[in-house]
Amino acid sequence: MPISLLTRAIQYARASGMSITLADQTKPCHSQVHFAEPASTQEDTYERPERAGSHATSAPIPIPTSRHSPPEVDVPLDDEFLLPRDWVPAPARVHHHKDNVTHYYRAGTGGKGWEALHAQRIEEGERTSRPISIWRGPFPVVEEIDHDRFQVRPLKRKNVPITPAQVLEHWAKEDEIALKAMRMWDEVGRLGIEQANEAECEARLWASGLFEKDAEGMWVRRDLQAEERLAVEWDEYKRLIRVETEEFEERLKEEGRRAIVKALEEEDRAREREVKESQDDFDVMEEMFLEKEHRWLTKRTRCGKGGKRPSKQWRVRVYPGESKEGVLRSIAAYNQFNKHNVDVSPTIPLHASLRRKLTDNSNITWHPSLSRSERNTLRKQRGFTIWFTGLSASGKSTIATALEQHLLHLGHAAYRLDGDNVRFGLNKDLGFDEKSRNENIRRIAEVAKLFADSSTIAITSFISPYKADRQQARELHAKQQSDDEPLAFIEVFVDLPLEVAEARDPKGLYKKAREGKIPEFTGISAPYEAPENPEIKIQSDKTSVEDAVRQITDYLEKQGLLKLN
Ligand SMILES: Nc1ncnc2c1ncn2[C@@H]1O[C@H](COP(=O)(O)OS(=O)(=O)O)[C@@H](OP(=O)(O)O)[C@H]1O
Ligand SMILES: Nc1ncnc2c1ncn2[C@@H]1O[C@H](COP(=O)(O)OP(=O)(O)O)[C@@H](O)[C@H]1O
Repeated sequence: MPISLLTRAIQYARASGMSITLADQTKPCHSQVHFAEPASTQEDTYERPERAGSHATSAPIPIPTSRHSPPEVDVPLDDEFLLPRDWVPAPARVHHHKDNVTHYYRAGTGGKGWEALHAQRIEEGERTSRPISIWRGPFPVVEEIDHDRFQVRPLKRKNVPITPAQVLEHWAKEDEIALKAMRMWDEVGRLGIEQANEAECEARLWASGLFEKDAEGMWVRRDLQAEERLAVEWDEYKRLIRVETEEFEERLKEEGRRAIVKALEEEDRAREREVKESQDDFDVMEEMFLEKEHRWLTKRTRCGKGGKRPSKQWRVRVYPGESKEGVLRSIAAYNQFNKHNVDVSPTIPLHASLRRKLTDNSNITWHPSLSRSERNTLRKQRGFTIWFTGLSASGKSTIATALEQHLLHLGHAAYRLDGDNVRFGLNKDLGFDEKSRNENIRRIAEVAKLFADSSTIAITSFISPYKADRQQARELHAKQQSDDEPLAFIEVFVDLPLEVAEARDPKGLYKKAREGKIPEFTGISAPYEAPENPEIKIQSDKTSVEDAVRQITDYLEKQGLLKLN
């Protein structure tokens, strides 16, 4: 610290009646100055814990009432002075490079997580390396904050003289940034954890200023008694629905069916026109149910065609205390920002049973369920599964892709399941340990069976290294329900010596596995149990892709699988 400043600080402190302890450390930049209020003005004090490596005094230190508390001495505004650490905790500043917004969010919301991590980082830093600088005032390091990215980098200490006016100005500015950063952290953190649309909805509720979170983290309208208001409103909605239904039945008696159908159709057409004009115009609140901590309010518009089903439904999260208007307003804002996020799946309409009674003149007849052979006949093809197995790089995907194309060209519905559409989607939660692979294959077998059951040729190309898993898949296909014929399951073993697969190594995975970079790699550090009696065996080092496809289609034809009986 420049001596001139130190002198000024000491002069200033003495003039203000403070006692001063100066702790010299090995490096000049570690000098620390601790200010203590005169005993008479001290109200709230605590024993400062000794920091490792610090020669600092353990004399009581005044606790500021808030982080903004100005020094309780009369300082002329243009006077230079140095800020004791306790007045400037500057929590936004210790942002460890490992921390990210999700960590902050997990540790608590509303800036709490961020404060907690901050405290932890200071504690860790002081324990493991050196005392955190007491001269970490905000002012000298303002350039260290990346305002746009809300990133606060570790501080570089720089001792500069500052005036109280500058400090106050800076605090105000910093507060704004910190608040913005906190909001961003919360929002982005939540985005990473919950569904984006929920985060957006919450963010908007929050930004509207009309809502706040209660002690349990629920959104409540500021001016409403949450549960009470909701219950009253809900009773009112229910009453309205009841009245409407009664009125409807009354009309039914009086006017007769045909007249009402006509009226309803007219009403629907009008509604449709209306809805087209304003997507946010809701008709009746239909149902509400409790789901964990929040409620889903389902609304629908009577915008279906011809008095049949309504075509749209809106489902929104409703928090206790929101009035109908509040909900509608949020939805309007929500729609405006994020139209595609609105759930538009159809549900049972309000007068579903009545409407059905009135409109059941269609010629659709329901059958409890189609049998497999009926489905095959209607789709003009038999469904079954072709199950490829083999080492990585043995050629499963290459041959399966060619086979799928060939079958499609021949006019058969075929669909390939492979890592691209399964391991990145349905099974993205699974790894490569034995249990995960078992589960991977179990799920794939179930999906393949569904495809086959829909009269499609399901083609799977997975290593499927365990015999038991493949056997389970086979049995699943053989399982019969009612009179359905079992689904054919054709196991295709793409056989290739490990050395050849390793030499091919199209993705460089074998090399990595040998270097120990990929654990439990099939053939290297995890087993591959070759099938003993596969329906088809292809030696892919001796068979071209075309011949492999031919070999498989010949088999299918011979078995009569490509045509119906
Ligand atoms: N440890 C380990 N062992 C084997 N394979 C690994 C591993 N880690 C990643 N990969 C890549 O994942 C592909 C194999 O996934 P599968 O779903 O077919 O595996 S399994 O059937 O569950 O065993 C496999 O793709 P293919 O080469 O197409 O078979 C590899 O690219
Ligand atoms: N006869 C063959 N059959 C299949 N693939 C072959 C053949 N000859 C060479 N290859 C090559 O071997 C590699 C096999 O990779 P891939 O089909 O992804 O295998 P897998 O899906 O079993 O991991 C590809 O690069 C492919 O071009």
